[in-house]
Amino acid sequence: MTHNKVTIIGSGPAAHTAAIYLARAEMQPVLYEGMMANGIAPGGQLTTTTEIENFPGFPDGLMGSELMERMKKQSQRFGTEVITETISKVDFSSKPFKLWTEFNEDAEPITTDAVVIATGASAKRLHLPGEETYWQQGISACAVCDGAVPIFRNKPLAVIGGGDSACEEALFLTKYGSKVIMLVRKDHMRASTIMRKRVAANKKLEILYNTVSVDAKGDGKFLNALGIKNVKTGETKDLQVNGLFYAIGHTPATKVFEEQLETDENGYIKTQPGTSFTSVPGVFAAGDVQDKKYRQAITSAGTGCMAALDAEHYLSSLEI
Ligand SMILES: Cc1cc2nc3c(=O)[nH]c(=O)nc-3n(C[C@H](O)[C@H](O)[C@H](O)COP(=O)(O)OP(=O)(O)OC[C@H]3O[C@@H](n4cnc5c(N)ncnc54)[C@H](O)[C@@H]3O)c2cc1C
Repeated sequence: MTHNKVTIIGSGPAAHTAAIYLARAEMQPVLYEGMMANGIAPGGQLTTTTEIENFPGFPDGLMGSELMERMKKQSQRFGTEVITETISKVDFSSKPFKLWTEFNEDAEPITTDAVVIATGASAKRLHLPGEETYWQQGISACAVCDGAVPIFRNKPLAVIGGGDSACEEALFLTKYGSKVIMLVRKDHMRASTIMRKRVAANKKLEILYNTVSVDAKGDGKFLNALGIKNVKTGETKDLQVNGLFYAIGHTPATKVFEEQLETDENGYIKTQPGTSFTSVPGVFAAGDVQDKKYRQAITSAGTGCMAALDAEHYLSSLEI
């Protein structure tokens, strides 16, 4: 039977930051990086993008996958064992905790004294025809991450979504685009009154209600139009935009933990404010899996550090 002192599940900035701290504290962490877990390669969401310009320490920017390779190297340098398998079943009801890897659910479990969950989240997308061609070439799911890049500067942009975060993203994008058009499927927005007022007051913003997008078009390299349809009249036309931002929510990778930990109404793991403590002592959560607000590499890394320090403290208290 394999027993780990502390097991980290995930492989994004939160997981690797936790690993660096735990390995340096001589806690011998074992990190399960997943094998296309939740549809994402080891390294997490940053492996699905191009250049990262807002991670401190890299004034010239660097590719998302390179940043993650560097983090992994740093975790391994201090002794983290990285295993390319997905954790598919857990039992946190008694100690030591039990974990199983994918395709080995009937085998002997791995046991562990503490767990850091950093399985992340994924942005919801519509997978329109043409989307794969223009993903990260005009199509994004993160205005804060990508809004400032040159291809969007002084160009018309579209945002899909009608909630508070869609309004926030659209307002943010007005700093860069010549105009921002929100596409809202219904005849009204779900967003709060205050956000609707802010949107209405911004002269660069336009809202198209009863409107869905049907396909993404471009010159083969960059997006330059969106096919849209009015769901009431059935009328279709092309909207000339150079950017499309999805703001239709995220899905946290928490299916495996559903029965074991408290989650909120959207499935995010609940942590005690200002800590990484979950509803089970000894199980800690970090990164996007417990954060539906900030969702950035640096905030994930920050909470990964918190989880490592909390786990280290917890493990030390077991030894007394
Ligand atoms: C297209 C795009 C561009 C972005 N650009 C920026 C940017 O420029 N700057 C910025 O700060 N942020 C950016 N972000 C946001 C940033 O990527 C995330 O906030 C950050 O990666 C979250 O880190 P995380 O550690 O929580 O986990 P994630 O990056 O979500 O990684 C989680 C990992 O855990 C693995 N996993 C899931 N379940 C399991 C399991 N059961 N067992 C084992 N492994 C599992 C997944 O496969 C995944 O690899 C971008 C996001 C996207 C999608």
